[in-house]
Amino acid sequence: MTAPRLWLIVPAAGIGQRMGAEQPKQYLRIDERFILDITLSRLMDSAPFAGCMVPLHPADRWWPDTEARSDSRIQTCTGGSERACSVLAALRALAEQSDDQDWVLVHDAARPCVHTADLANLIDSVYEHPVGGLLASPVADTLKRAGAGELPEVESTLDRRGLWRALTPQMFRYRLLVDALEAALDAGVEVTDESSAVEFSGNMPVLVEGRPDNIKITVPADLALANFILGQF
Ligand SMILES: Nc1ccn([C@@H]2O[C@H](COP(=O)(O)OP(=O)(O)OP(=O)(O)O)[C@@H](O)[C@H]2O)c(=O)n1
Ligand SMILES: C[C@](O)(CO)[C@H](O)COP(=O)(O)O
Repeated sequence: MTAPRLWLIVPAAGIGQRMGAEQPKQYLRIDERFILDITLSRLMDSAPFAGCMVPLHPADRWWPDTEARSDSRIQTCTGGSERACSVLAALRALAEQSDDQDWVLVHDAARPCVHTADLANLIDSVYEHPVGGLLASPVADTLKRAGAGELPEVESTLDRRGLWRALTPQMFRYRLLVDALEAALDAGVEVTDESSAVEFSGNMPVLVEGRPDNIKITVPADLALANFILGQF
């Protein structure tokens, strides 16, 4: 029996509404490189991936100008209206190339600061696990729940013990992830990460502690922070 292969999916079909830039945030530049290229190059050089699938927005016009387009290990497909739909589209695009027991790592294009050591630790920690897992960071701030009023006023303070922030990559076996995403989306469940779909299917993914500077570039202030973090590598 052949060893399970590793596949990478980097969802890049978002429009970056919260960033409010003229182009989708994965196509903003840091040190003159597309954020998408930074993310892909960091990951593809960090583990023996069998290949990578990048779901793109149907109206994406920047991909032809990326470095990644000339990497034969990287394929593209059309993403969907939500992140989970884009990930499922990428999984389906890999159907003929992958086996049910292959591992799939899903990593946001908008997270270029991921450390290769964290990626290696996730793979090592999860590889023999029956479900899979994700990089995550224990919550370090006190968390408040806002009330329903016009002003965001404090309704309650959450007990942060046992609370983690989900990061990416998130790593699951091909068939388990496809079935979990299809079931969750069919049930109308809000799926904001792969783990929530796997949890909906009744499984408990492993939390693997990752660096909190593996930030997701979401709003304008994140750009300067990502620039600084990448400068530390
Ligand atoms: N329909 C979508 C939505 C998001 N993503 C990708 O999922 C990652 C994380 O999503 P998010 O940070 O929410 O990106 P956007 O959806 O672009 O941001 P916004 O919600 O501000 O529009 C990003 O790399 C984004 O490109 C995707 O592939 N397909
Ligand atoms: C997948 C994720 O990055 C884990 O924290 C997050 O759920 C993505 O959320 P977004 O609203 O699609 O950015």
